[in-house]
Amino acid sequence: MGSSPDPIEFRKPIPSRAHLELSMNENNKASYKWRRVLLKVSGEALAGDNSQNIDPKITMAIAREVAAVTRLGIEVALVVGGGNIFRGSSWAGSSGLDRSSADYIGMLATVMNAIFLQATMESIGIPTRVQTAFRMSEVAEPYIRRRAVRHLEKGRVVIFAAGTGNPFFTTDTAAALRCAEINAEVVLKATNVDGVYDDDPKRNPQARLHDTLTYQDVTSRDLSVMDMTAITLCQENNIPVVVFNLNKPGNIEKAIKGERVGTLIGASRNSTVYEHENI
Ligand SMILES: Nc1ncnc2c1ncn2[C@@H]1O[C@H](COP(=O)(O)OP(=O)(O)O)[C@@H](O)[C@H]1O
Ligand SMILES: O=c1ccn([C@@H]2O[C@H](COP(=O)(O)OP(=O)(O)O)[C@@H](O)[C@H]2O)c(=O)[nH]1
Repeated sequence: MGSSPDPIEFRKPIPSRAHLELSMNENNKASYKWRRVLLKVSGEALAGDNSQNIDPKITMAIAREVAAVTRLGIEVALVVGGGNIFRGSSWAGSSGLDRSSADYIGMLATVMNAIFLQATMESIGIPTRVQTAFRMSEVAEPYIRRRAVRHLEKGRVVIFAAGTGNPFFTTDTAAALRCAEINAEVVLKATNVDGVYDDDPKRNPQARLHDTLTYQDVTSRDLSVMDMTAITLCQENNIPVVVFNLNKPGNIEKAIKGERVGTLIGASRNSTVYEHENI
């Protein structure tokens, strides 16, 4: 896997949520926009400069920012993609590989990313559980909704892997689905661009970044934010989506705290979704 990654700096374990709550009295209770978030990390975002499938500097940067917000009592669940390793749609049809088989390989790719992220998070003291959409109980828990919620309530990070467990879907759809199932309040889609533009910023330097969009804008103008199934699931369940650039230091923390970053889809910046206080 290329040059060995920088030695991972070990830091003292994160204080448990219980210790944290003991140390926060009523009047200094922090108030953040979200109580429980679903952070979607795409596979290609994990590849960083693409010199190898996964860039340990990226996974460590994600782990550190997630650690900072779990300390505040915000519950963080992740869905991780697999496009840095294998994307079913690009392989289907080649050398006799049918789409379903290609998709299962893609889902297994997401499990590899999840185990890497779990190891990185636990190396800096963040208690983390991986739950897979189909059983691989030697390496992860099966997805059990109530167990996932209990892990979050205990201050653990939960990483959902293997997408929805079904071919012909994407991890963006898995992110919308898991967000609805665990009653998280928002899907935070971490990508390699600053948000949603009115044109492809790589092709058109004049492309303009949208601050907010409605679901209708995304579906009617076919803006490539997430696949139609995913954005429709968010729309039907009134789940806001924030699309932001995870490569900018501090953006993950900002997004999870509900601060202004990237493009917000489906709720105005000052809607009740953005105003209600953390518990
Ligand atoms: N149904 C399951 N299948 C496979 N592994 C599991 C299952 N439930 C828990 N585990 C694993 O067993 C270990 C202990 O579970 P844990 O979540 O710490 O239990 P508790 O919530 O009681 O502390 C963890 O590594 C967890 O991932
Ligand atoms: O519910 C799912 C989620 C993912 N995949 C497969 O897993 C691959 C990797 O997921 P995705 O492309 O969503 O990852 P990302 O684009 O976020 O890196 C996809 O291309 C699909 O082939 C799937 O079949 N069903």
